[in-house]
Amino acid sequence: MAMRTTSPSLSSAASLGYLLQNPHSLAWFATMPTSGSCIRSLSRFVFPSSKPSFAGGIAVSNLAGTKISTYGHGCRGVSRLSFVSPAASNLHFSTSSVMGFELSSDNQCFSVGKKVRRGSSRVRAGLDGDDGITLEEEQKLDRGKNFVVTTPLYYVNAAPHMGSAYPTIAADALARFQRLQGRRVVFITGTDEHGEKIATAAAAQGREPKDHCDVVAAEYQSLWKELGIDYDRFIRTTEANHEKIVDEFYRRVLDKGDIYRAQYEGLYCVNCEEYKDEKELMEDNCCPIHRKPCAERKEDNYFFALSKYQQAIDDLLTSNPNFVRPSFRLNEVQGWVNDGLRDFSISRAAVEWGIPVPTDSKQTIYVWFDALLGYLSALLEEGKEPGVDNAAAGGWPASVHIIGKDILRFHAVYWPAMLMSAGLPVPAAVYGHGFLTKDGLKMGKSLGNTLEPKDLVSKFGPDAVRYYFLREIEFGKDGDFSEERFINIVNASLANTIGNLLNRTLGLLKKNCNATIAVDSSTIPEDHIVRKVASESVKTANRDFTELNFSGACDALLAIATAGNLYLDDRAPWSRFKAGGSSAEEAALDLIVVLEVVRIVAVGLSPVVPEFCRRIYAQLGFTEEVFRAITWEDTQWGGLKAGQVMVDAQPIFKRIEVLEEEAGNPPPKAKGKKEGKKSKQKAPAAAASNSV
Ligand SMILES: Nc1ncnc2c1ncn2[C@@H]1O[C@H](COP(=O)(O)OP(=O)(O)OP(=O)(O)O)[C@@H](O)[C@H]1O
Repeated sequence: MAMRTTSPSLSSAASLGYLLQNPHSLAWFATMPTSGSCIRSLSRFVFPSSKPSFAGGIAVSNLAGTKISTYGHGCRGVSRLSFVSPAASNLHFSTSSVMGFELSSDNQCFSVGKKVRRGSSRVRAGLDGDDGITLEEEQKLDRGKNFVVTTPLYYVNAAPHMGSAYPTIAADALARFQRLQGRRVVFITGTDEHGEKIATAAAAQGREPKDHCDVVAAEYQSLWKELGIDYDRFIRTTEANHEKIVDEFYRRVLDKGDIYRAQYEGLYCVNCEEYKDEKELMEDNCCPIHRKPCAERKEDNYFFALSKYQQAIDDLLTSNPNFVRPSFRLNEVQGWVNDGLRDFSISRAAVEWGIPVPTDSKQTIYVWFDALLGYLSALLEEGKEPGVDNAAAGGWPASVHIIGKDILRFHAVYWPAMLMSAGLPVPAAVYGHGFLTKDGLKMGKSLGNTLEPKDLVSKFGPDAVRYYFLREIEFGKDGDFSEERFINIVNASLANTIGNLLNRTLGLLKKNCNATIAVDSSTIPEDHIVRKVASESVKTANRDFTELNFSGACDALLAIATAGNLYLDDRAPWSRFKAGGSSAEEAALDLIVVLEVVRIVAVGLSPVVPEFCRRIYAQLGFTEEVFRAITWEDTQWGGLKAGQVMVDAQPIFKRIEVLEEEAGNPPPKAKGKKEGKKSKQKAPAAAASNSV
């Protein structure tokens, strides 16, 4: 690797560009000061992605504008970079053809290096986004590529709750969005089934551990079905293939010299299945997450030499600031790393319910050294011999692990080190989302303060649940559930802003235009106010979905529907129809504008509320097949064609009516909470606008 100097002031928010073409290697970056102010600018080049080789690179100029350094050429497999500037004379690259640069906001330092996505053939360059390729162009280049997204593998100590559903809904929305982008998505979820906590839970139910796991895993699968979770793989860590992969992985790490035996003494939280540092505990050695005292334990265990990976993990976080997301969680992870990484025990002597240590049948493998590998085993294609490499060939590395912030350390520190030890690439990103809380505490199985997703789904339907949690709680931050807010949000967005807009427009179309579109919606001029809003908002939604900002994406799409409502009210087509002649023709065009708006919203929101959007498409006169074949391209204006006949307006979302205490059914409630107002769903009046 090239020489590396570090600069304390590099800003990840600063200009960014990278040129890349390398299917195999991992990312690294070199950062250096610009030697005072000698660097004035970095110029950059954009290369067509279709070329098997590329030429060009970076030009660095000094304050007088004189070019002082250039990077010259590259071709498949071989490339070379030499800086000749005084600032960078110690840098010499001779690696395969991926490199990039990043300039700090104060221009005091820059980084060069390579950023790699496995299998990537993208070529990208840019500074301040001015001549870099756009997100849309980048997505076009990525079409057909693998996108592997995972949820946590849920611990089957108890049935799923709303907290377990939350990241799964988010992962499903992301998977659906990436499918719309044309990526080959592998969406992995599943259950983590070994360990002391499971054995205890099974015993408490009077069941054998495996029987207990079967029951709870089935509950997860059934809930995912109810929530419309369209996963590709459901991995259970008690599957024989997984156990073989864990065994082989362990031996690889052992062969690397990264496993040794030693005594460990410390404070253990059974609910976290983790030894804790005293400084992170609350009074009476209570775990801050589970609020239960940790127990003193002393064990003779096998250890993973995490400390050997101190520098590598540090480099990973420095070179790839997007590895941990959202960005504010990176500091937390860097804090742990800066405190010094300590080896951790990866076996248990006293736990029978686990995968045996390959070299010592008296010990079982620690749940985390087992469960994390579930992401890999899930990729093993049917009929393939179970093994680490065969599993990895199914699409490793993951594009993003979606996990709760409680398990960030395992995913952002332990897991990459384990993978490096076993000679495998690290995932592209780890996204640590926030907690659903109840009275400020994390809702969880161990605390028993959970909210029942099945109750919510059976009462309000999957779309309302999916929409509320993705739209209302900023992904990455904590959020409390409020039933009142739930009802207000889904009514306002799904029933009113979108549902009612479609309903009243279809009513007008039926009454005045024989339920038929007169001309292609593409004939609406590009500078039409509503068309412009749609075009801009779709771009925002695209960016937000890509960044897992589901709330932002929902808002952007809702803004299109709001523009449609305002336009309809402003234009009052019902009056124009009455006037007849050219006014009536204009009114017919107005309806096309609004229906096109609803169609675009349906495509864009389909990752979040797929059933709701399917119903919209059906009402717009499209077949089920057409809806199933939509892509993100269909968010572009122009999908409605002349002659298309709409079906009769039906409510696409039943407004939730809030009733007084004595009426209706009890609402789903957080356990231990007194019931508040009662609510039930009621079909809305057919068309809400009295002007129709
Ligand atoms: N209250 C919550 N809010 C958001 N996500 C949650 C919540 N509870 C669990 N999760 C998700 O589930 C993952 C952990 O799954 P696990 O099966 O350990 O659930 P748990 O309910 O947290 O269990 P326990 O209470 O026993 O710790 C978390 O990392 C997170 O992604």
